[in-house]
Amino acid sequence: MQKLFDEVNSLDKRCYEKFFLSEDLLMEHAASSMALYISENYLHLNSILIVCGSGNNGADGITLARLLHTKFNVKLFLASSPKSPISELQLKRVEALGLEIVDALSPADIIVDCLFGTGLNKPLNEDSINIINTLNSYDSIKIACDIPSGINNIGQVESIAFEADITITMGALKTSLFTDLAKDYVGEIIVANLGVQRNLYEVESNKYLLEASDMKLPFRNKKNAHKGTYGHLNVIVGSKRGAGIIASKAAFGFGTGLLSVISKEDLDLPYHIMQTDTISENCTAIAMGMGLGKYDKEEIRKLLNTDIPKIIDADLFYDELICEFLDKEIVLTPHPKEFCSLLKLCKITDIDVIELQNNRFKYVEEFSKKYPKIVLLLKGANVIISQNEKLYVNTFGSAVLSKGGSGDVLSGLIGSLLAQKYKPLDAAISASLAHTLAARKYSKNNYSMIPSDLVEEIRRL
Ligand SMILES: NC(=O)C1=CN([C@@H]2O[C@H](COP(=O)(O)OP(=O)(O)OC[C@H]3O[C@@H](n4cnc5c(N)ncnc54)[C@H](O)[C@@H]3O)[C@@H](O)[C@H]2O)[C@@H](O)CC1
Ligand SMILES: Nc1ncnc2c1ncn2[C@@H]1O[C@H](COP(=O)(O)OP(=O)(O)O)[C@@H](O)[C@H]1O
Ligand SMILES: [K+]
Repeated sequence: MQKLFDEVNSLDKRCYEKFFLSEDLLMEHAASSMALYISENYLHLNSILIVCGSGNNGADGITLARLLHTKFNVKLFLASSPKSPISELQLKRVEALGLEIVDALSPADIIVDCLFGTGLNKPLNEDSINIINTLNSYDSIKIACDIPSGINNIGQVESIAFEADITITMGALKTSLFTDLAKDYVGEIIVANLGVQRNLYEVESNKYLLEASDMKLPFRNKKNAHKGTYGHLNVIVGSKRGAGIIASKAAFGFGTGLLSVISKEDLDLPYHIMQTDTISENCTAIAMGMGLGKYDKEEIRKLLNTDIPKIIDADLFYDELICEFLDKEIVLTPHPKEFCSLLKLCKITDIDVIELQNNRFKYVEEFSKKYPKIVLLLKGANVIISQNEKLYVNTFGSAVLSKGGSGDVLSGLIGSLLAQKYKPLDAAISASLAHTLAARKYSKNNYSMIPSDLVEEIRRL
């Protein structure tokens, strides 16, 4: 996993003090890293349009123009004149070299967006919106310097943002690049070296970006084993029974040794899935909430009261009953609407989904602070998993998962790993990665996947 930072100004300052590097040197390294990436990947192309704002993001762009002008036909566009001393100095340097500064935007093979970086602190004005709209309309390779202009430092997009194919971000990964709202704009994210190794530039962080290598699949490493070695998951199937059945099929394919569904109705299940009406004696995990519909509150309370590891989803986020159990180490997997209900029930705040999506990290952090034992998995384009003020982001998901039943598959996967004795946080992380990485492997197209296809892909991981 890689560290995420809410802000990097303090890391830049630390570089000046600890490593005796100046702003000028850091900027030279920032621009050199971009120049190197562009030269290594696009030397076969000819023209580059670099669009610069008045701050240091713009200064990075002016520096880049100087570094690339011998290799490419560089068109430097200044959306506004430099305001900081370092950007004035960078402009003086390119003027001394006689570089052309163009006074209108025109298409180029590559566009580099250096309008605004981490300093964006107010809504874009009409001129900036027009520039970004024009750039977005060009059929070019689009590279954002540090962060696509229009995304603010908490990852919100108020009006519009530059639609990057690649974001070259300076020094370290910023949390703002990983909100759901930013996902359509950031493209591939690359970290530029600022002249000090990344591990020296970075400090401690309690936020992490998950990588594929963080997924721990439930491989069997014992030879002398039997079905009981790998746990017994109980899935509570409610009146909307499809949800529990989808979860059960996913869970069985993800390694639980035994699986029983608990249901009042007689279900037509595959023969390897057992059905019972009470919790199994050797049950090692419970998955509940998916498609629960109408239920007997006392029965559910009794189940919630057991010490068996649990994953809770869906309908239970609308019942205040859940608040009685938030001091336990259980996994909760709400989607945004369910999380809003949960936040209200546990008296943290009364907000709508738009407010939540605008501030996903903030509300996850508030919830985790109040309930440090809970493993919270907030679904979305980028999944956030949090426990005890540590937070992990999974960005591997895609709209291929935007289908009824995808979340039920995830509940089954988490239940399966809990049954196999994974710690709740590890179960949530590995199951979420398996869910999203398997969805990426579905190769037909990005709209037709159904839950059973996803389960097939998970079984092939
Ligand atoms: N400080 C350092 O050591 C380094 C800084 N670097 C670059 O510096 C950037 C940050 O530079 P700045 O702090 O100068 O900020 P920006 O370059 O992001 O620019 C913000 C400037 O525009 C103004 N502004 C903000 N929102 C606006 C809006 N909506 N409309 C019009 N004007 C607006 C601000 O008042 C500020 O002057 C980073 O993103 C990165 O690209 C890199 O060169 C690496 C080293
Ligand atoms: N655009 C998307 N990008 C990434 N993941 C997505 C996207 N849309 C949905 N998902 C994932 O699909 C799942 C949907 O779950 P949920 O909303 O509970 O659906 P259901 O209850 O029908 O199963 C979640 O894991 C969510 O993160
Ligand atoms: K930018």
